[in-house]
Amino acid sequence: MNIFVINCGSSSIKYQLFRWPTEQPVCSGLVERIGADNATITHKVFSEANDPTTQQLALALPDHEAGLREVVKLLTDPTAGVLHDPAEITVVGHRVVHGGEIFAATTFIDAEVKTEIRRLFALAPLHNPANLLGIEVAERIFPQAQQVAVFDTAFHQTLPEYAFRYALPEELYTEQRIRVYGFHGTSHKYVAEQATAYLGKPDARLITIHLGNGCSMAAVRGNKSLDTSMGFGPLAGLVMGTRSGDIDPSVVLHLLQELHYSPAQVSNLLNKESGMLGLTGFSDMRDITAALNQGDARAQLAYDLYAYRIRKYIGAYAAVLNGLDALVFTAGVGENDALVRQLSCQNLEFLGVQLDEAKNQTRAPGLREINRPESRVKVLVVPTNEELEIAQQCAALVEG
Ligand SMILES: Nc1ncnc2c1ncn2[C@@H]1O[C@H](COP(=O)(O)OP(=O)(O)O)[C@@H](O)[C@H]1O
Ligand SMILES: CC(=O)OP(=O)(O)O
Ligand SMILES: [Mg+2]
Repeated sequence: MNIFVINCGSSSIKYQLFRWPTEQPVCSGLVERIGADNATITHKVFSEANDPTTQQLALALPDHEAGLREVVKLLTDPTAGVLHDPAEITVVGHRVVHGGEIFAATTFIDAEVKTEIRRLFALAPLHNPANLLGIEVAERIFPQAQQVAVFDTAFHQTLPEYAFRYALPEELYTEQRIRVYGFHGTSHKYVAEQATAYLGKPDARLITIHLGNGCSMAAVRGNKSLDTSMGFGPLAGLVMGTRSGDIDPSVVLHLLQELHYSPAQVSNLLNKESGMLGLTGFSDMRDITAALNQGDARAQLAYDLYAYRIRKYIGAYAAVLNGLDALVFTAGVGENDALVRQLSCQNLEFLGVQLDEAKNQTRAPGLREINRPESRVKVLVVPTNEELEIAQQCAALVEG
């Protein structure tokens, strides 16, 4: 069986093809700047014997359908391709960010499921519209395949009610479903399971820290999510690339009532112009590191603010978990940025967290431990693999 996993963003498509049941990754790639005339496709083919080969294409891609059709050409190329026919793809697994309260598990996609995903657009405006678009394009390109949705929210459906409810009038929950949902669940689940297995402690108390463009943390015990920093939508909690994270709601009221922002302008401000971009002018952590290295004071403040927010949540979640076995850093920033990890672990000795500065600076593939030997709490870097986790969930569903 071939499982093709798609993570469709507003202007990008990440994809990976797996052979099943070996779980062998066959190829992966990234389509960027869809809609612009300088789009790129970076396509990587894996082989058991050799290093992966990478191909880069620069072309104009008017829309997601054009992008995915180019990817299919690469997959089925007579010489460098990995398939003879797109019909060899039997399952397409889609990352869908918001599943609301309806989807607590991986689901076959039908018209009703698509209607629900559309109903949730307003709650995840950066994500769900692109996710649905990816589904509709994939249905046209792979009409014979089973389309499956894996929801970011699903892993957090184990939150206790006192953690997922807001202190608002009850009918806003019972009638409008306003509550904490939580996101990046596929990643939190994957790295928590890796860390729990590594620790050899089935009931391990973990704080998983996913730092990508979007950032979130989860308090996890025995591979169950007990709390998480994102909320109703993927805007709450940590400071992110372009999103503010936690903010007093009275700021929103002030923007609307006193500064006469429209709701759309507030949404744009908090989702696309805030976070690290708002603080420094850059959303990509590598650009902020470069600015920091040139002595930029704004970059220094942004790093301090970003890490301070993480430390506050570590304190909160250690209390939620009544103790702590490991901190788990993951995703683009969490896996690569030693300074973020160092600042995030500062002044946590009272919790038993002792980072090893030298180990923190080293780079190595796979799960690694970066705490001092005497540290009561392990500090782990665990590379996430949302695509593999999605493929595993698709296989489990298809195989019943
Ligand atoms: N070597 C690195 N050092 C610091 N940050 C990095 C490095 N590589 C990637 N990143 C950061 O990771 C972030 C993207 O993470 P990723 O998990 O790919 O996010 P997403 O899946 O949300 O697109 C970017 O802010 C990028 O700067
Ligand atoms: C939910 C979310 O924030 O996802 P991403 O990090 O991919 O933007
Ligand atoms: Mg991501």
